[in-house]
Amino acid sequence: MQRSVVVAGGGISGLSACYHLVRDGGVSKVILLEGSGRLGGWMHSTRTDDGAVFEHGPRGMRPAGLVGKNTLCMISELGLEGDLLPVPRSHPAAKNRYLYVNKSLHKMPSSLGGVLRTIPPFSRPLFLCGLRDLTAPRGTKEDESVHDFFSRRFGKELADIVIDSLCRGVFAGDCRQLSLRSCFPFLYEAERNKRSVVLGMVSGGDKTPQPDSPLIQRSKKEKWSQWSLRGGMQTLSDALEEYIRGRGVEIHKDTPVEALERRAGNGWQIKLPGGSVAADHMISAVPAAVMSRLLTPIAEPMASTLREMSAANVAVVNLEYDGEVLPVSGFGHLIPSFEDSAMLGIVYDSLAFPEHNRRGASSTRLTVMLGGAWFENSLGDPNSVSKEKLLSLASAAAANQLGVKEKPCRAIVNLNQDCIPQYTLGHWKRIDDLFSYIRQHSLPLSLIGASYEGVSVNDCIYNAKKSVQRLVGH
Ligand SMILES: Cc1cc2nc3c(=O)[nH]c(=O)nc-3n(C[C@H](O)[C@H](O)[C@H](O)COP(=O)(O)OP(=O)(O)OC[C@H]3O[C@@H](n4cnc5c(N)ncnc54)[C@H](O)[C@@H]3O)c2cc1C
Ligand SMILES: C=Cc1c2[nH]c(c1C)Cc1[nH]c(c(CCC(=O)O)c1C)Cc1[nH]c(c(C)c1CCC(=O)O)Cc1[nH]c(c(C)c1C=C)C2
Repeated sequence: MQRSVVVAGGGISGLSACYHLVRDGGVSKVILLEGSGRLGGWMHSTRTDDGAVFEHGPRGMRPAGLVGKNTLCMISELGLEGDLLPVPRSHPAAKNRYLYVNKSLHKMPSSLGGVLRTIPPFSRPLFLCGLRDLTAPRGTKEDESVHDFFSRRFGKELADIVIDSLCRGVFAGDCRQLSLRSCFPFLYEAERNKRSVVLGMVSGGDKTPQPDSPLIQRSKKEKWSQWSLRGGMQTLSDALEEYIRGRGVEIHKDTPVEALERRAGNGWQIKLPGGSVAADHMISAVPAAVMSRLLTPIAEPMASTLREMSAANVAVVNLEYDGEVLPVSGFGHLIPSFEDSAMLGIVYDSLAFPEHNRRGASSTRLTVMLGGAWFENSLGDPNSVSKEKLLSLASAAAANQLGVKEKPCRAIVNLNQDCIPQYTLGHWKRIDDLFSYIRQHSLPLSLIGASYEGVSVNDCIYNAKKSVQRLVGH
């Protein structure tokens, strides 16, 4: 049995690790060390006095697949079912996603008819891209960029427009730099095992045993495409905080881990501002860049691998307007990098989650996201760009791209520095090297968090659970 475990970092990954440590048993003491004054990390919702909710980080969760179902089990266990806000697949916010190309909005096809015809901004029917995939030879490289993979299998136009935008809308990243093998492992496997992505999809996805529960059954029956929570996604991190506090986890906020030392025998002496704490095992849920500093010089090969792992800055501008001002109905739109590299996309929050609108008079909430992998080149040094400039760019994007010319009645600007890890080419090898080093040197250390094996909240929760299970020997 592990006696004491320190979890460093109180984002959704660290909170989920604490949750499993106390729920599944096997340890005698759990200490959570969080560098900032609040738990939740990028999971951050502002709740205003008039009842509106603004998300500065994640805003929607997918219920499907192993990781999605796993989160739904956690929701039930935390007693949050009554707070769920599901969006069914038939809802416009699930069906309609747009691309802003050549200065106008184009709805992405969501039916067979849409892929059989030539629809702008494409120069030919999209089903032809699927035919190309069926006949293209299997790739032979250990890894390749997401753009190269899609150009090879589906054609350059699809890669330049759709895949470029998709990678901006999930990783805030450049598909020419991102690794196919790490960002879309199921596509990498589909090509390897079935020779074609289309055949891989048709022959069925994940064969791993899936969890089941009444809530999972409900999500299937009601055909949910995504969900959020009353009070925003932060309701989940708030509930986890309450749960772990109630079960004896020692929570220290404003307590950044400053340095690590190996203890004689085994375990760690963890240096904190004004003191230190001892632990038999440490679960690191801090970003890779932070961990690289902590492992210098005690595990230099790991530190140097971690230094190669980068993350993108994203400016998140929440805008609220009086009345219903949107010309279209849907989830939002993405902007490919060739159209405007600084502007990633706009989420139409009030359409997916009207429950998060203010009480009383009608309103529209939008979130404009800027920067990502293009931040420095298009917006400059993140430490000196002004909030006024970001607000003015975001308002101009809403005006020019959506025709929303009114002045927003409320705006919140956040510059999320290094918020989305970039799984660039060779990421899989870096992960392999890190985990091998830990094994070979029997380090009492687990690495979890968005930096490694999936950036979605569902991935973070699932990987934290797996890591705890490995630690306590379940
Ligand atoms: C704008 C944006 C939109 C997103 N949208 C979605 C979405 O719609 N759906 C989805 O599934 N995912 C989304 N994501 C991704 C997802 O929110 C994140 O990947 C996830 O929240 C990361 O959680 P984490 O706990 O691994 O890391 P973090 O949230 O980064 O937590 C790490 C914690 O470590 C703390 N820390 C740092 N240094 C130290 C130290 N030295 N000592 C102690 N603590 C330290 C930090 O303060 C932080 O609290 C989005 C992310 C962003 C930024
Ligand atoms: C414009 C920038 C961004 C938008 N959302 C994110 C960024 C960087 C971050 C993000 N969005 C999603 C995830 C989780 C991925 C997962 O595996 O679940 C993250 C980290 C969800 C998501 N958003 C879009 C897609 C295609 C996905 C994948 C899951 C799904 O299909 O639902 C598209 C999208 N994101 C943004 C907009 C404006 C947009 C499309 C219209 C904002």
